[in-house]
Amino acid sequence: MNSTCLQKTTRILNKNVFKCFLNSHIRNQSSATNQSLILTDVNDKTGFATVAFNRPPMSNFTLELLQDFSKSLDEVESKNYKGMILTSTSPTVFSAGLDLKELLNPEPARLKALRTAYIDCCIKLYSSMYPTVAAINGHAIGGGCFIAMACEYRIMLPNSKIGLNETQLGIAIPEVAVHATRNIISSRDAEMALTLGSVFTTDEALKIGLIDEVAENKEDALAKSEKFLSLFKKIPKRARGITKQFFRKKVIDLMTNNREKDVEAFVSYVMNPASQKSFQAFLDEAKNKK
Ligand SMILES: CC/C=C\C/C=C\C/C=C\C/C=C/C(=O)SCCNC(=O)CCNC(=O)[C@H](O)C(C)(C)COP(=O)(O)OP(=O)(O)OC[C@H]1O[C@@H](n2cnc3c(N)ncnc32)[C@H](O)[C@@H]1OP(=O)(O)O
Repeated sequence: MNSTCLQKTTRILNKNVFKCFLNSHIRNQSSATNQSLILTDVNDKTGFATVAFNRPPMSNFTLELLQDFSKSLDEVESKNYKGMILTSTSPTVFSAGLDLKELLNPEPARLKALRTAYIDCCIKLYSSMYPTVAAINGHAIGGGCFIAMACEYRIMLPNSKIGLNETQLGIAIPEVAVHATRNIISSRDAEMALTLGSVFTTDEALKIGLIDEVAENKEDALAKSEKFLSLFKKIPKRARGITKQFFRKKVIDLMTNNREKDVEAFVSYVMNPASQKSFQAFLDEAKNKK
């Protein structure tokens, strides 16, 4: 086989592997985790990129995943793709947020790097010039919920849970998250949700406007996502992007200008003995459930 033919075959194989993951036919999870932590597939016809967290079963964020995600977001912007659908390859989870094992007895330098990488991703996503939609193919908790909130539109599967549960874990929500939440749901609902650390069912999230649509299954979520992105097909990219950024300016500025303060505050909440106890309690409880 000559090298061009080999490259083409490899591309087709990679594409098929990706489709297989997207359809959630993951039979061998250990082989799935050997793949890249982020999978990107581009539809040549529409120009839309589908970016998927590939860390089953919980799609929870490690430093390495966030660093790879940050690079993928750069790629979507620099390659001028027409829009991005964000999802995961896990069968029932969009993302369970930060990996609690990263937060338990952490090495401070790595914890700082984790938070910095997370903020980078949020800034890139929140301010992207291309349109974004989250195809929330299952639970979206904590940092996973906020990443979905940074997209412009949210489509979620039934019987799933979504919410910013940080206060339950002893982590104060940063001011920026208050404004970002108020950009989506009412101020009243936002205050209740963030102070309680509420986690909503799909139906409850739809009712308060935290998500925009419910899809029957993942395929339907991806189809609905394409439909949303297609709305902008004829709108000039620059005009659209700048207008979007005006609506999001306060949040973008807070994220950008408060980066160091935010990292310090986050490290101090995470290192707090009460928070450490709550991370351990969650992990123990999940183990004891079995
Ligand atoms: C400037 C900054 C900008 C914005 C900031 C704005 C907002 C704040 C944003 C970031 C801060 C982020 C903080 C976090 O993300 S903290 C983590 C939040 N996540 C959680 O509290 C855990 C969430 N998980 C769950 O609720 C459930 O697991 C879930 C509903 C996803 C699934 O439930 P299910 O019953 O199906 O599974 P479980 O039995 O609960 O779990 C199975 C298995 O998975 C492990 N697990 C689950 N989640 C995590 C996690 N996040 N990290 C590590 N491990 C996790 C669980 O322990 C079980 O493991 P095992 O017992 O070994 O099988």
